[in-house]
Amino acid sequence: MHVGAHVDGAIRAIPGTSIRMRADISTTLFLTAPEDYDGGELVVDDVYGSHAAKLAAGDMIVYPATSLHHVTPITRGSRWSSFFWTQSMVKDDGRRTLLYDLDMAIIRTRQSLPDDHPGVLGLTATDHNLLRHWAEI
Ligand SMILES: O=C(O)CCC(=O)C(=O)O
Ligand SMILES: [Fe+2]
Repeated sequence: MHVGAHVDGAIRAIPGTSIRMRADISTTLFLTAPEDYDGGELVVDDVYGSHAAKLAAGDMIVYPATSLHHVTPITRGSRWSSFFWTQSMVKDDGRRTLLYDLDMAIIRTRQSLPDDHPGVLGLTATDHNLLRHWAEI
């Protein structure tokens, strides 16, 4: 068994409901110990190249649903996994990355400057105002 290269469908129906969602983020939760099967690596292509994941049972990988990905053939044993999708309030991968980087910079800055420092206030205001522009709720 293998899963050929694909990008996950953009719109998904939630079974048993009339709700549809946009898939922004893909997740694979590995359920089988890696030593119990051969092959079965999840290979995700992103802007930094191709990354293969074969994680311990109970670990999961989260990656942009826009990524091309595949699962290599399983040549021994069986591989169980749970995969699911998440809709983000910020649908664009690049914008999510900018917000994450800004949040991390704010956390680092607040370790050495007080919350009422004009620099911290400005960064925090910009963080919220970018989110206000980009979030869809
Ligand atoms: O099993 C996996 O790791 C991923 C499966 C997958 O890509 C899919 O079902 O869309
Ligand atoms: Fe997929």
